[in-house]
Amino acid sequence: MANSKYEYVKTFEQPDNLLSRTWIVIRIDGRGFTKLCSRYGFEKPNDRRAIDLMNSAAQCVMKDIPDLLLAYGVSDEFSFLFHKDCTLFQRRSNKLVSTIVSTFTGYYVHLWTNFFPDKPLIPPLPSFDGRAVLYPDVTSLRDYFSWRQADCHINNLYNTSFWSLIQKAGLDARAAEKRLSGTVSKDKHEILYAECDGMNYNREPDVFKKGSVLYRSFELESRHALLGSSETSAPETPTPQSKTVAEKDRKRRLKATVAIEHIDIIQEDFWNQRPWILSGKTGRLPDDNAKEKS
Ligand SMILES: Nc1nc2c(ncn2[C@@H]2O[C@H](COP(=O)(O)OP(=O)(O)OP(=O)(O)O)[C@@H](O)[C@H]2O)c(=O)[nH]1
Ligand SMILES: [Mg+2]
Repeated sequence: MANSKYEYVKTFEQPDNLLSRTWIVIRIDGRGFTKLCSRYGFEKPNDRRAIDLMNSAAQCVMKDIPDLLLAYGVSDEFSFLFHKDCTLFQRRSNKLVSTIVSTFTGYYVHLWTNFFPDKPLIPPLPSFDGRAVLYPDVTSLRDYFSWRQADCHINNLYNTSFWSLIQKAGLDARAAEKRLSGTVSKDKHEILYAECDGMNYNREPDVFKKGSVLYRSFELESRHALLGSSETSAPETPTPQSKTVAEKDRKRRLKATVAIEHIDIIQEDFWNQRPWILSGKTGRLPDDNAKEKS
């Protein structure tokens, strides 16, 4: 078909492919959630229903987009990870970010009534912004997730202390803020114990203290030692895959259970015990390979 005289406007579109061989993190964040949380009366400082809703929406995103390796969420934000060799949408930034944001928002709204059956959603509806950030190596990528989890810990300790001073010690917001001003972590632990009915911060639920990490478990936790790798980095050269192998990999990813855990991702253990996350492998075992050949 002949081009129309208007076709030239396409040349105004700029390429936005993300740099190859770099890890892609897409972080989304709730827009105006301070207001939304008070409009729907979320419990302070943490509302378990709100957290479970965020986690369920993220789990659906992971299930819909098999290329995703991991997601980490806290408060009104979620970070989604793509492998450095991922070629989804030719790594076009706008397409990746808008797909994650809209898929997440769609599920968040869709699942709302499961978690807040007595609070129907009315406009303005929840919305999320998103950005893509690239990390050149596993060290900076791990530092990114450590940064988010350290932030979760710092904010949660502050918020727990602040709201406990109000709810348990009877201070008003100004007095609570003043009481906490200039305090370090150890002081907050002491304030909680001495001034807030003997609260022990360490006994607070991990979901509040550590946030939530989602990854494909491939039903392999008990067998992962068979993969024979404790490396946290991917091999330098990507292994070329035949179409059928790639398709099987995709199916395996789609079928895999997406686990939700509230554990430390700053230390080595999390990554060492789940080498398939950063290797991008689906955890195929030697006997599976044999089956494929026969
Ligand atoms: N009460 C309550 N508030 C929460 C909970 N989770 C997140 N929030 C609130 O959500 C807000 C998230 O922070 P921000 O993303 O910086 O604030 P925001 O209002 O969303 O602003 P923008 O992201 O800039 O649009 C904070 O005010 C949190 O207190 C929760 O479980 N309970
Ligand atoms: Mg926000």
